[in-house]
Amino acid sequence: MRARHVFDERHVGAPGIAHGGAVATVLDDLFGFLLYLIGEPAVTRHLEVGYRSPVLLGTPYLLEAGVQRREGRKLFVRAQGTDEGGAAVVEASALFLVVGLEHFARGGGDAAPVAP
Ligand SMILES: CCCCCCCC(=O)SCCNC(=O)CCNC(=O)[C@H](O)C(C)(C)COP(=O)(O)OP(=O)(O)OC[C@H]1O[C@@H](n2cnc3c(N)ncnc32)[C@H](O)[C@@H]1OP(=O)(O)O
Repeated sequence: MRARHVFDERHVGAPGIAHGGAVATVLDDLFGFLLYLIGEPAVTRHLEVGYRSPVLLGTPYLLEAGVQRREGRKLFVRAQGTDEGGAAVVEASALFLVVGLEHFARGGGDAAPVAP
């Protein structure tokens, strides 16, 4: 899956640079959307982010994510963010666990995820 993302002042860490937590949030959400697209309700069990270069505000980045492998209910996913010159600035890997819809009911909301 591919997405284009631009961080802005809401995500600032050091001046002009995105906060690492904001970058991790976007990558985690990218994985969530990937698994939504392939129709697997799954949640993050483990997330690792490698910050290679500062992620700049107001700069478009290409984000690419895919499923690396599956072991039963465990989905191992990977993602990379590159700048317009093709240089990798951030990478992430994560373990998602497929869960039943009852998992989401624990939050007390009524917005259970819907398969695409
Ligand atoms: C569909 C829309 C969803 C969008 C989601 C977007 C992303 C999110 O924000 S999700 C929110 C954040 N995540 C959460 O809230 C999840 C909280 N955690 C949980 O609810 C539970 O830990 C849950 C359901 C994931 C798993 O619980 P549980 O079933 O007890 O499994 P648990 O024992 O913790 O581990 C599962 C397996 O992962 C393995 N594992 C854990 N960490 C690692 C790791 N780093 N590397 C490899 N394997 C690992 C364990 O060894 C275990 O393996 P096995 O089943 O073979 O013994």
